[in-house]
Amino acid sequence: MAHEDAAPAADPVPRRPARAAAEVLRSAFTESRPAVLRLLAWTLLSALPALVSGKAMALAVDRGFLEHRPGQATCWLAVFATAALIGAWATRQTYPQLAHVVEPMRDRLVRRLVSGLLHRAVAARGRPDASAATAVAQLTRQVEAVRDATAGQLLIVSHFALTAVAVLGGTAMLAPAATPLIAVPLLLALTGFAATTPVTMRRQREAFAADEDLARLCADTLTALRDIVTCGARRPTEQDLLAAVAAGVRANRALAVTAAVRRLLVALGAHLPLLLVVLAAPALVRRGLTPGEVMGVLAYLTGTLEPALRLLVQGVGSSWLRLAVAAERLAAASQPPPTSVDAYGPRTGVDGADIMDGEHGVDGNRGHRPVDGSVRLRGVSYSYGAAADPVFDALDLTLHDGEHLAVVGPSGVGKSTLADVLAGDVPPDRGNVVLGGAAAGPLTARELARVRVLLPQDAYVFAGELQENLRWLCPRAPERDVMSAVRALGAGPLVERLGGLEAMVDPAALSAGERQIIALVRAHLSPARLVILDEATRHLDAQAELHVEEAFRTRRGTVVTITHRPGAARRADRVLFLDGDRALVGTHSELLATAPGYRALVGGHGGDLDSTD
Ligand SMILES: Nc1ncnc2c1ncn2[C@@H]1O[C@H](COP(=O)(O)OP(=O)(O)OP(=O)(O)O)[C@@H](O)[C@H]1O
Repeated sequence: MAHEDAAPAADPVPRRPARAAAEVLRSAFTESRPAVLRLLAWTLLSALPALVSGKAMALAVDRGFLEHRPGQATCWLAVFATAALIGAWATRQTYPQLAHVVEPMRDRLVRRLVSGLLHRAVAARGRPDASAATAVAQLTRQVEAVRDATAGQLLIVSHFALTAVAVLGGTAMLAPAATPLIAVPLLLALTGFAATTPVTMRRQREAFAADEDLARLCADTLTALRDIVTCGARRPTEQDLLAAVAAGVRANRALAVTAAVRRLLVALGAHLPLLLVVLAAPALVRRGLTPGEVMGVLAYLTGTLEPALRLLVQGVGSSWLRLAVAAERLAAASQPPPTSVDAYGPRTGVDGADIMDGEHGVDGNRGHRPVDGSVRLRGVSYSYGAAADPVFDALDLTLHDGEHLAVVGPSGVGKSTLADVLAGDVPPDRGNVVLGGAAAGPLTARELARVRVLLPQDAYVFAGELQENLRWLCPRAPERDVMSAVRALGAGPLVERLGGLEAMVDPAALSAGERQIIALVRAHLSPARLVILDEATRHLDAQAELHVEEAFRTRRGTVVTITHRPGAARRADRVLFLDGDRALVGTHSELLATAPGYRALVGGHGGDLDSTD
């Protein structure tokens, strides 16, 4: 294979990779400008040996070796060695600066990527699923590739540019007459290298595509081998395969030709100046150049320019397409969906802290602000797709501020979907959702966050201080409020075990129940008057669950508890029973008396449901 560049062949090949890669580099330069400037400064110093090498060599030869003064020669060589040491130290300093350029770039890319994927998930009205998580994991690997390739490109290109300037500048000072002998071939080689880049990338893409086509055809042929033999289609199949192989050979041969031309150009840029200087040496000496100065120019060429040029070609060749391919894919994945299909319209404040800050002004649902924790659903229907059966249809529900509703029903009946609709996160296909007297539709994310809090079964706890986690929905809550919520939820022992409110929390070190407790304290502290608990106490024991129920019962506002535990249903003011065909609302006793499905669901506990389970 003649692949000059080494991108993974299994990946589909992007159409505008160069533009995407240029965009990544541009953002790295513009958004980390101070670090870029420091990087350039250190790279400049690292080019010192390149600048000094020729001159030191010239002086060592002319004033040392040719005058039989080895001490003098050694001194000049020592000057060069010192410059080399300084250059090596400066090169070492470039790496931290490089990290300051590429690491923030990586973070920005990951943020854009995750935000793009989340926006897509929201626009598709689906809840994040495992495939989204896999996509994030795969694309995060692409981000790592972009970071590494960007770092490589920055180092190689800046090192080469400064080395070339140092060599040309050094030669101009040492032997002005020799400068055109170096500058002209070098310039021609670089121009030719740049000019052949688009065609190389095109041929590289064609070679990738041909490889992919061949691999696909081979896989299809193997899968359908029995049918091919049975139908007597061996000959045409063989011809198809041979045609695909021939196309691959053609594409790779074309790429090899381009690669050979580019290598020739590089060889010319690196070796032609050497040849020209050697051939012109007698004439240069006749025009007054000393032998040491000729040696100095040769030192510039062999010791500095040629290795830098080789590094440039290898580095640019091996990582540019990889950067381009990965950058193009990331650009596509980071795009928000072209048009929002969210019937609720655009939501602002995706960032949690921003949404939750109670001091922000209200900027949506003009004139109608939610005033309490009441809920009104009228004729609400929702299905996961045009052809899918509705999860619920024409649902009516009224909850007064301060009421406690339990939602029960068999697994998969739609309880969590209802929670999403109730929370205003998912717009219904038909009907109205009114929260605290205001239509949920026009509420911004920030306004919604002040109206309701929805706790799912898997509680979200982030690495950070415990108090940051607890105050997430109410950043300005005074410590006494935080502690009173902690006590109300029975979270005192947990807070103590973790080392107090300032302790750092490692989510992985917490049990699922402990994470739920932290999320419940957070919900308790939030300003929202409507709390929706979607199996949010599932990992707690019966005693802890009672504690939680009591804490939310005494808190101002409405509570909707989605639960599989009949005990929780019995203790609620009313129960919404979803059984697939219909939704029934009533007290626990009413439903026991009138709904056989409800009786069957809680049947294991008979009519006496004193237990929590
Ligand atoms: N993102 C989705 N895309 C398509 N269908 C979905 C999606 N999420 C849920 N469903 C389907 O919608 C129906 C209701 O799911 P939902 O999770 O709301 O039920 P549930 O009553 O909460 O179930 P459980 O008690 O097991 O949590 C189920 O048939 C489920 O398969």
